[in-house]
Amino acid sequence: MSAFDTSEEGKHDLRRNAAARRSRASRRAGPDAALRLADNLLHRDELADARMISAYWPMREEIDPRPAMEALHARGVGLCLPVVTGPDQPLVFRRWRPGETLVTEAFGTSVPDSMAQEEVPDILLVPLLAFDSEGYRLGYGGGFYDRTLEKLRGDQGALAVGLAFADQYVDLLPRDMHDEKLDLVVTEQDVRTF
Ligand SMILES: Nc1nc2c(c(=O)[nH]1)N(C=O)[C@@H](CNc1ccc(C(=O)N[C@@H](CCC(=O)O)C(=O)O)cc1)CN2
Ligand SMILES: Nc1ncnc2c1ncn2[C@@H]1O[C@H](COP(=O)(O)OP(=O)(O)OP(=O)(O)O)[C@@H](O)[C@H]1O
Repeated sequence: MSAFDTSEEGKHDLRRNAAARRSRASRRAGPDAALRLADNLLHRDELADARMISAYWPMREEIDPRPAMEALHARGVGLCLPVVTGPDQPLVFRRWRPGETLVTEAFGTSVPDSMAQEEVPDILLVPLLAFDSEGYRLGYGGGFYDRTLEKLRGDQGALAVGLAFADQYVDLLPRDMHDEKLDLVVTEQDVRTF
């Protein structure tokens, strides 16, 4: 498939391959990957003035952001988690503190209950299947982060930080006009800026 094959069949194969790669990457990275990720993330200057950070509750074999979330909470940074409200909608984010219970929603994700305060993050920690040399990402195909980043960047210049295992890197992903670039990707090994 060419890098510019953005057909749904092409993307379906790409997602399947990327999920298999991520699975291998997760096993290779070992049990302390989430701690190394947290260490690489927490040192970044870009986070110094963060007020409200959106994270995610890991599903499938996504790298686990929870040690980083605990440390951010301990620093006094507010945390929120993404909630899908409809197929063509941007994500909304609801407040979450370590220890608070979550509910399972239709997509298999765990989200704060509907009473939790809605928040607007200034930094988004973004899960992904694969990322490329220019900061483009492949997700599960809902377009949720693209729609969300388009909105938040327009409103107040939010920063998008992809979290991944280092081996989720690929040279070039197909992209279409909706795709929003990540500002940086942090892995258990290193940090790349775009
Ligand atoms: N941990 C986590 N939470 C998250 C996301 C995420 O990627 N990771 N999301 C990021 O957006 C949102 C949930 N989005 C999702 C979108 C699609 C599927 C899903 O299961 N898709 C099917 C079919 C895909 C297709 O149409 O080809 C699949 O993957 O089998 C799951 C979650 C919000 N919360
Ligand atoms: N800003 C947008 N406005 C309208 N449609 C969009 C927008 N962004 C993405 N889409 C549509 O959403 C669909 C899925 O996009 P894409 O394949 O880039 O998802 P993804 O980034 O892999 O998924 P996710 O962000 O949910 O993890 C595509 O059909 C795309 O055209």
